[in-house]
Amino acid sequence: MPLESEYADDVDFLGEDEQTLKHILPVSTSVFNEWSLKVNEQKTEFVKVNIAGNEETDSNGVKDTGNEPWRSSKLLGPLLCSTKDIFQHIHLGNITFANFKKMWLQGKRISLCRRIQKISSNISSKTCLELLIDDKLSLEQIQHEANYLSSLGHGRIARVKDTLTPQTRNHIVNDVRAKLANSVCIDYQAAEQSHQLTLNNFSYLIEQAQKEVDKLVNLNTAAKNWSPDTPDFGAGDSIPPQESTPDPHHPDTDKLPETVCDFDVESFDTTISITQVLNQIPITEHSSCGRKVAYFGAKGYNYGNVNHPPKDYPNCEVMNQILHKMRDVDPNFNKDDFSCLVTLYPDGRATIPAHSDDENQIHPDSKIWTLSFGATRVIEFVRRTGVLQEFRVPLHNGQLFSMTAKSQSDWSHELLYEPNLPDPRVSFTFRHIVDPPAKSPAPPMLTSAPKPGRKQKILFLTDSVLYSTPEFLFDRVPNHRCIKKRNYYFADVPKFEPDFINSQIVLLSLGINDLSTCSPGRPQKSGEELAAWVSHHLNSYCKKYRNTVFLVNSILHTRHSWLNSEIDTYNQVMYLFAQSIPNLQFVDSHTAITRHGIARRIDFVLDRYDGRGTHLTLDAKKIVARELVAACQSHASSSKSQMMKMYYRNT
Ligand SMILES: O=C(O)CCC(=O)C(=O)O
Ligand SMILES: [Fe+2]
Repeated sequence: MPLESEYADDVDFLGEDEQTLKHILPVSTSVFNEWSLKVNEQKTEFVKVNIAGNEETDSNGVKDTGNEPWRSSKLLGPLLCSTKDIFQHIHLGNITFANFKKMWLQGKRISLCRRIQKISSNISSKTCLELLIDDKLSLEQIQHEANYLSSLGHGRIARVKDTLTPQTRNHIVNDVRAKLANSVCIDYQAAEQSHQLTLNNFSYLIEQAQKEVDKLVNLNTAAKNWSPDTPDFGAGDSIPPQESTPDPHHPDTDKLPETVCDFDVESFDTTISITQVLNQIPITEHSSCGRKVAYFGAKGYNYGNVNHPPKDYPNCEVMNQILHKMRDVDPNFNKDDFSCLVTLYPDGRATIPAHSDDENQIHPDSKIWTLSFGATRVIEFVRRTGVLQEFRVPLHNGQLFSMTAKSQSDWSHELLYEPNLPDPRVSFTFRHIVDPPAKSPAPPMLTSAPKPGRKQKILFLTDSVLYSTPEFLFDRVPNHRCIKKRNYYFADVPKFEPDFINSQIVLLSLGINDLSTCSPGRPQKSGEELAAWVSHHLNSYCKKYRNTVFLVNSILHTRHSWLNSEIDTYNQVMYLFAQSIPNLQFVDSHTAITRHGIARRIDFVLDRYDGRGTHLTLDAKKIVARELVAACQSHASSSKSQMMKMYYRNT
């Protein structure tokens, strides 16, 4: 039997009384024995899994709910039975099966000796990880271990290690041979036979496992979609109904709340064509994301770094007709108060990213009117606070819609990217502009401690994959604000250390560059090397900044299978490593994408081919962002930081 199967089994037995379970242990040991599976009885744990009632408290009077003893069990982990846990296990199971398939089912041309070496290197890296967690290895030793591991077989990595002298190399190779000879008793014939036996049984096992996974996925979907009217559940069952989320792929204008916009107030009933618009209105100013703009109005308008000075409306037929119509629609409309931003989107690649028009120069009661000409484009609204809601609305030629003032404080809007749309669109956006309130003199500098109500900081370090994630999404985390900073390599994370001390959450979303690129001074790392390096640093950061929670995002797949296998190794090791540190969490956005059903494989949601990198589609980015926000939300609760404090007090 291949070594990885010997080590790949964890079995849970569930029962209502401990005695029965205690009987099962020796029976299962002997049954498993017949299948050549060894049960380690010493490592077997009996855990009572329960959800404490609201009134239950421990001996110190602290409420048990949420702190039940099983939640801190090392083997079961705090996530037992949660959807997240199930999917994390499915994910790890899939990785193991994929490795097994590659190595043992399809890897006929890989010699048996090489397969055993590969497994041995995995075991060795696990040992290395255990030493690391206990802080027994210095960085140099880890580096040595990583070099040693890579010399086992990764030709690609070995190439990078030019710095090794032939003597050192020979020494390592001999060392490896000696270790292999000592630790693995290679009886090739017996190995070959048991391998064959396993192959025969394994297809069946995979099939069964897949069925189980499918069942879980269906169950999970059913639970998510459950509503009180669903007849399948018996009376008395009390799964809480979920707030329904609209299908983002289908514009759902019926449900768009009136507080957001009066959609299609008027079909503009005009004969104006986009060609006339383009001929008569000079839209010449370059703006961001491929847009061009022109601004008209009696008062200037500033947003972000953009500054539009006052400018007379053009006296042309198109503009006059539009102004006339606007007066018909809104009796309060006049061109002295209302300004007009004309925006040209030359094709579907030009967009306007998620934003709200909430500058203090816009009258607090002003509606924002938008009139569209040319290609139909889709505008998406996302609720900024509370439960996530999104609506997509198509904006057709000649349509006028208005957004209420309230829509700007509660929602963001964005014109979606449509790379295959060749046609232009022009929008006329009217806002009631007022003089901005006079600035009050600066308050005296605060020298004392920050006010108690002050928001806590989420430091979000990201490479380009998620850099466009709007910071305001993190407004959902109560009393926190997000500061996003760009960083391409894990090796550069120490530069941001001064920020850790005053951040309650540090969110790290990087790593692909460390695995995929090799530039001067930045040797390309294998998944194992990167995981060893990152875990070593995070281990010390987590101990040094005990009040800070570190969240590490998984690295997403690319289109390159060799890189994906390094990514899998990194993700696997980091997932396991994070289990052992209370203020470290591995956020598995990789699984979130597949779980969400928009793609069964991550490379289906890569936006465009770009070397070795990952460029996600907008939908996939949103799912990942949501996962990160949810992880921050769960850590913002005080019970978690309480647990962290207790953990460090006891260690
Ligand atoms: O072009 C559009 O329809 C939207 C423009 C917009 O949101 C803006 O100018 O703030
Ligand atoms: Fe806008």
